[in-house]
Amino acid sequence: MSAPLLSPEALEAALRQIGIERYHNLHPFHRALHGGKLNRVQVQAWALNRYYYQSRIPAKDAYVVARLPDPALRRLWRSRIEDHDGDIQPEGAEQNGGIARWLKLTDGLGLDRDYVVSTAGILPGTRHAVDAYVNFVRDRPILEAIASSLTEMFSPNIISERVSGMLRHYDFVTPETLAYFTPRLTQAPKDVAFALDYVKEHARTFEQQQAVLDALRFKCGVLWAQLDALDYAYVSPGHVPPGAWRPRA
Ligand SMILES: O=C(O)c1cc(C(=O)O)c2c(n1)C(=O)C(=O)c1cc(C(=O)O)[nH]c1-2
Repeated sequence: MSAPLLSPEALEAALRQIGIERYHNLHPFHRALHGGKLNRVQVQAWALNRYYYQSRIPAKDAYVVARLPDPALRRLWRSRIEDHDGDIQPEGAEQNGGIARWLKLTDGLGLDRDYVVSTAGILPGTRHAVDAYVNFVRDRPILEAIASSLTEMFSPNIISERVSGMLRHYDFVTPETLAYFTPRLTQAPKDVAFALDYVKEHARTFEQQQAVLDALRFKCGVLWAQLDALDYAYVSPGHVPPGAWRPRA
């Protein structure tokens, strides 16, 4: 027997429940990061690997834009690319997007910028998880591609917790190096407002609703897998894969 069609409100509640059960705020690596339990090397490893996620988000969003059927929808989604890639700046002026702000974090942690941008030292688990997200958005129906962004419903809470926890616990972290996160507190709700409305309006059949819920579960897995990889390599048991970043002795 198949379950009944959900009302838009019940669909939203089911999506939120997935966040309660599966979002990466629950992962032990994040708990340790925010609770001051990591050393500087482990925080560096997190920032280095997460750069890959940051750097691929605009490509992921470009696939969404390419697949949206009308200019009004594309205009709305396009702002996400600008949030991360920044605007065109006059010669010599500082870049202003999320990727540039993430590089301030890796600079502040003492990582070499060219090395970070090369992504040569990231973990295979990071690369596979992030690439799986980009490919999912490229290949799956647009409804599922949009639904997979809805982890952002849960990110303002974790970002507030992360920023206050890291500033409290780590003397090598400053408000300037964590500046990446401040605009996310307003950008994420803006992004979610549109994506959630879209999903509630377009998931009209039982199968579509289940696909939307599965897309969000998939994305929670993408985030979770990145932290599993970090935990295994840099916390316990500490097996750094061949070719991945190791701190200088
Ligand atoms: O710091 C975080 O925990 C966190 C989580 C997420 C998320 O839930 O996917 C995003 C971000 N940050 C973020 O900064 C960001 O730009 C972003 C874009 C997206 C997306 O799927 O389009 N998620 C996230």
